[in-house]
Amino acid sequence: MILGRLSMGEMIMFLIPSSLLFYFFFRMIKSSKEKPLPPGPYPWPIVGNLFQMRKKAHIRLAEMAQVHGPLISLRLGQRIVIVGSSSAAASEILKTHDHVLSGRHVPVLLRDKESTVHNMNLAFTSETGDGWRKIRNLYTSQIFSSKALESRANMRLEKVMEMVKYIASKSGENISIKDVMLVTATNIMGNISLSMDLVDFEGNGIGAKINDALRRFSSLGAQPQLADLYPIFGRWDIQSWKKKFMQIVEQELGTIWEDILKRKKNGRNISTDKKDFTDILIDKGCTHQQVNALMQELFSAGTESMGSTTEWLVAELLRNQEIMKKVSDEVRKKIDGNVVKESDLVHFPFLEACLKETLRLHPPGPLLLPHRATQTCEVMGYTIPKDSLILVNMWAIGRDPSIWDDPLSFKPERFMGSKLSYKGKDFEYLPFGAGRRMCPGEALASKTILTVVASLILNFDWFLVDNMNPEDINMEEVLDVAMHKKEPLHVTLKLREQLKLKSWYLYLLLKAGVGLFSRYFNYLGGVGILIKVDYFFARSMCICNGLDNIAGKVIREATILTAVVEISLSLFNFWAANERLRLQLLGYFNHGGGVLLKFLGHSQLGVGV
Ligand code: HEM
Repeated sequence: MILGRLSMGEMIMFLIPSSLLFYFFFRMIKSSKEKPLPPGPYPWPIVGNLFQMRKKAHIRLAEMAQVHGPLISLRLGQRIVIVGSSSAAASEILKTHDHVLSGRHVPVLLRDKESTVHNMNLAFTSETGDGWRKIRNLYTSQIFSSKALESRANMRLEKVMEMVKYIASKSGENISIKDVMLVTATNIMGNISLSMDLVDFEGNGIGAKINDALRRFSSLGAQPQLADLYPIFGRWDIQSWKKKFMQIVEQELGTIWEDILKRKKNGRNISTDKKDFTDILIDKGCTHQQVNALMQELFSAGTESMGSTTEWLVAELLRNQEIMKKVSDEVRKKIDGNVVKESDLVHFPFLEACLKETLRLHPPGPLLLPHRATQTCEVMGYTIPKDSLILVNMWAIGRDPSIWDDPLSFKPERFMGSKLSYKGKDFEYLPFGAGRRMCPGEALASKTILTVVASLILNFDWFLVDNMNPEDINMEEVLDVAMHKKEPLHVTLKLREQLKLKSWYLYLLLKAGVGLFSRYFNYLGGVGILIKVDYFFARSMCICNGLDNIAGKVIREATILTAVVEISLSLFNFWAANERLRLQLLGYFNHGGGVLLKFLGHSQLGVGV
């Protein structure tokens, strides 16, 4: 009634304040129900907590967690960042709420209208939807499943033995462990995806260019971008980094992949050769752009992580001589010869414990890769707003004194007999992450690193350069895209004397045996055995000098053949005790090398020791 008597102006004057009142009233009720953001340091206007951060973000965030608790929130510019720093927080993020927190924060550098990386590979696909699942399944079936890994075990062994051969040729000289490992990892990835080696140990080959471009690509990607902190600047490339970045992605790397693919296409018969990963991608109708994006991902995710983990592991073993001795005993007692196969790794539980301990102290991804909340959700009683950036501080969890006894010491024994694995099931130990976004390369990486380190232990004695004291190894770390050693580790690997001597002793022993045998029975059988011994000797020398396995194999086959010839000759000799027949037989059996053998047969030279 009263409203009916009011004029239009009076009605507006009444409605505006009352609707505002209602609005604030309902907001108050709603916000009293809504949980707060996780606690954290006070954010300053505009900049938020930017000035409280430093270069080693994992260390600074661990310090903040000490003050504010295991789940904290920060504001970096306009962006909300949530950090979990305990195993309980990791389990909430990567297991309980994995379905909404497994989005990816895609840095502006990678976002482009014409997608070249973003949403074309696994790591930088923003949501774990169908497109992401398809790529993940393709990766698993073609590269990372047990069957796919098994089918390429020989190729990996060949690459590891090429590394052993190269280091043997540099026996006694200084080498950088990481550089050597990067070559091996690059060629392993090259053979998986393109059926070819891409670089040699002297740094020649297209792989060197790829690694250089990836290094620049990663170091640009690791710089804080204004537009990531203030989305309002997203339209402009104020720092001109995006232009530089796209130049590396499209012009440098893009051209390299295109060239390799063209060369590969011209150089092989796809219908008969075994298909590699790029063949499968092309068969599946992937565009060249997508092939490029996946190649970039495989090489950048696979090479640096394996290189730096191997370097940390070697550095820890050199610093801890007692542990080194235990690992050496484990490996050297078990393996006869110079080759470690992946199937031998089950016999090296202590070496595996050393790798686990290395990844606990020096995880290449100390904060995993940044996740993104695809919806607002509630974690541990706090609100996580949509599009917040989510980090899990693996580095802090790996050093948490409530989980690990004496957490800063390198003690691989803690993993012996423990069920802790890096398979993403134990939230106190997650060097490869967990849940949907867990690293798919875990098995490939662990097998390769363990085979490499076991082979280096088996074939070489390790020394620090310039008689450096092991305690003086600089273990300082740097975090850009991955965490790596600040100072490269240079070591001197000397071919093991024992291996050299062992083959000499065996050679002499066998020759002595042959001498005796031939005196008592007949000289011709002795000649045959002598050849066998010489083959054995040649093979041992191959081993000692790190010559590839194939050379060893050929020599082994030849040895077996000679043994057959030699036994036949001996049998004939018992029967044909006359000199003329013997010489005739010599002619039959040793057609090619007949002259030499006749000479040996007549003169009886070389039969005794
Ligand atoms: C020691 C070696 C390695 C370590 C410690 C490692 C660790 C990690 C970590 C922590 C993540 C992020 C997980 C997350 O965001 O929750 C990741 C993701 C990934 N890694 Fe690895 N990685 C290693 C080797 C490899 C290798 C050899 C490959 C491939 C050849 C690979 C391919 C990937 C890919 C494609 C992703 C993205 C997965 C996704 O977003 O769905 N990694 N890795």
